[in-house]
Amino acid sequence: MPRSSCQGCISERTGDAMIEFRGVTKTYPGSERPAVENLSFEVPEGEICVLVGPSGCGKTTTMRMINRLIEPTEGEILIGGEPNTRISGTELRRKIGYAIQQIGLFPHRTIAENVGTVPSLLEWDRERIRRRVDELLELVGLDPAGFRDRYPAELSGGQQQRVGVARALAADPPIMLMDEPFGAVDPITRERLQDEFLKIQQDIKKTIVFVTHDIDEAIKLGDRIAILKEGGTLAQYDSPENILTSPASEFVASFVGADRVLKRLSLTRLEEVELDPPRGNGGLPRLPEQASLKDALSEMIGSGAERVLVLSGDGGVRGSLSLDGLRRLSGRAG
Ligand SMILES: Nc1ncnc2c1ncn2[C@@H]1O[C@H](COP(=O)(O)OP(=O)(O)OP(=O)(O)O)[C@@H](O)[C@H]1O
Repeated sequence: MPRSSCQGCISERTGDAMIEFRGVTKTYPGSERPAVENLSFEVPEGEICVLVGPSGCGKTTTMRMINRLIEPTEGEILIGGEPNTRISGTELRRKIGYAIQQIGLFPHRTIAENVGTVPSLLEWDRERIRRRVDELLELVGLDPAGFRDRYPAELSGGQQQRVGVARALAADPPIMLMDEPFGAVDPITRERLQDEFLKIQQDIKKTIVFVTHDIDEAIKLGDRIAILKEGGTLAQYDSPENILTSPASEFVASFVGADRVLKRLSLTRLEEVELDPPRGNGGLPRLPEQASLKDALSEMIGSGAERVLVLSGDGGVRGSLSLDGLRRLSGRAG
């Protein structure tokens, strides 16, 4: 494909792998050991790939090579089937949304100006930018009328994170890179931001590479998880289910943690399992079918009941699940 037409190829492509690492190694100048070594993996279009691993294992380096903030020493990265070196780093970064933990909002610009940064660089007209900014603020749960003219310092940490995500989405890039975007907020806000993020992703279906230290966050958000180990090599690249049920090595098993049966339970919803017929009396705890097996276990432990009733969307009782049934399911999961 000629160089000039590659700009469009990023957004027009509807193939399988949106991002592909081919034998990528990065050795920083003056370092003896590579920060990232011989990485090869593919991120399919529309999926969330989470990079996770201990501190210093090369997560940020890996992510920043995608938008050429860092250049590999060896190997190549394809985007939409084309090497990412086909267009300039600046051009590439305009097409790839980037949200980081430090948020990086411009302190002396309003929220609207911050969110509109890339559209105004792309010289969209003012009305189009205004509409887009309002749409994005709504998308991330901030009332445009209340927030567009405020300054970053007037927002809470969680609100600033949302603005960071809105800004990364502004030019509707097909790819988003997110480096611990929810890292700097308290656990409750973090969980809410994760839930909102998953809901937004259902609509926008971006190809997302997401960096985190937190394996629970990786399991919750990832369609696929790349577990890196020290020296920047790939320990496992797989679905959360497979990482929990079949860790490829001792390193992965210990990184995922001894409580991986519980984590597996949190991935399975009651509506996905075979239930017993409704049993017992009306005093049993009731859970909606969207609740997870882990929720059911917590409910049993909290109430002392060995069975819960599962409600369907219309509030009727769909069936029941016993502690023994749950044990059998978790045995299968473990
Ligand atoms: N600009 C740089 N020059 C030299 N070495 C670097 C540079 N940036 C990172 N490194 C080294 O490369 C390795 C990987 O760093 P990187 O930031 O990619 O890891 P990380 O997994 O994102 O870490 P953390 O989870 O602590 O943020 C580390 O050993 C780090 O010290």
